[in-house]
Amino acid sequence: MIYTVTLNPAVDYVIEVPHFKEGSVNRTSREWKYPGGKGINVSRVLQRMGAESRALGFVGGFTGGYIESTLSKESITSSFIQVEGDTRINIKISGDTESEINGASPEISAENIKELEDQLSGLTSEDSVVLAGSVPASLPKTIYKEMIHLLKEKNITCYLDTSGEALKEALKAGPDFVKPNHHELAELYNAEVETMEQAVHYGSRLREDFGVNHVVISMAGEGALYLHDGGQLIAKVPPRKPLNSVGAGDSLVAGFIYEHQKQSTPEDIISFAVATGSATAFSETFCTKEQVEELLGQMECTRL
Ligand SMILES: Nc1ncnc2c1ncn2[C@@H]1O[C@H](COP(=O)(O)OP(=O)(O)O)[C@@H](O)[C@H]1O
Ligand SMILES: O=P(O)(O)OC[C@H]1O[C@](O)(COP(=O)(O)O)[C@@H](O)[C@@H]1O
Repeated sequence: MIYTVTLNPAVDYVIEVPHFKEGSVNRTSREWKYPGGKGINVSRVLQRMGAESRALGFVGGFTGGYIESTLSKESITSSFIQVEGDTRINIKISGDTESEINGASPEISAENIKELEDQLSGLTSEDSVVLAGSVPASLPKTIYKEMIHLLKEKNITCYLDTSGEALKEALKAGPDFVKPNHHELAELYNAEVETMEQAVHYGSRLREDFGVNHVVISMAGEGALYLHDGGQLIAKVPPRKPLNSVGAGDSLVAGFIYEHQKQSTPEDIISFAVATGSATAFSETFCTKEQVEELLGQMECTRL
């Protein structure tokens, strides 16, 4: 079974505000609300691909209730731990440019963490775990590192997607997969990563420095770079105007896991992953399997 862990879920409130003006009364022309947070998005996209997963993490209040009931309506199983405060609301403004305001997490208690550790300690080497998203302020930035150490002791495959200090720490535990976007990679090495050449350079350093088998550097409209034992691949789709790129990175992660678990070739894995990310970027909300399959036919995959 694939388990996704979202320590900091959110209700995503995505609003279209043409010509958004700071300091004025603005009105939305269209809006969407859906359950969010990186692991939850991975579970939702896996479900669209026809793959089962179980969503874990912390939820609370009316927003937490909305997330649980929406996942249940979508037939996604979850075992969330209830916390005292309300799950955050993240606002995504799509106007002439895209802006995001991500809320703060409710407090997570020591008992809450113990419950999650108990859930993870019941997993076996047949399972895999996706650790994704930011770490709530009340938890140590080393939490993913500690979880990966525990999971690796049992030979459980760990997929990681986080940023900043939590990423830096978690890498020390040697996850099997990591997907920074090029900004996150730049922050990790305190360097500029804007071109594919720079991504190859720092992505290769990441593999060597932390011994991660599967490194994907996502480059938004430029697709993604996949660095693995067998070589280096770049996959991208022909340029098109994105409609809403919220969740595109998480969709890429879901597409990667879906194809990786089928033990497909590296070319097929990264092509499917990028097609999934881009299909979400070209949709108003999240991609469907049909949209992914359509984009797969247009994919350009190059070996370096
Ligand atoms: N403008 C775009 N055009 C086509 N695909 C996109 C676009 N933006 C994002 N994507 C797809 O989503 C993936 C992840 O996007 P990216 O912005 O790099 O990550 P994140 O959402 O994590 O910041 C890209 O590798 C690509 O497949
Ligand atoms: O935990 P963080 O880093 O605040 O990110 C959470 C936000 O990112 C998302 O998971 C989307 O991430 P991506 O656009 O990178 O795929 C939203 O659903 C959520 O609001």
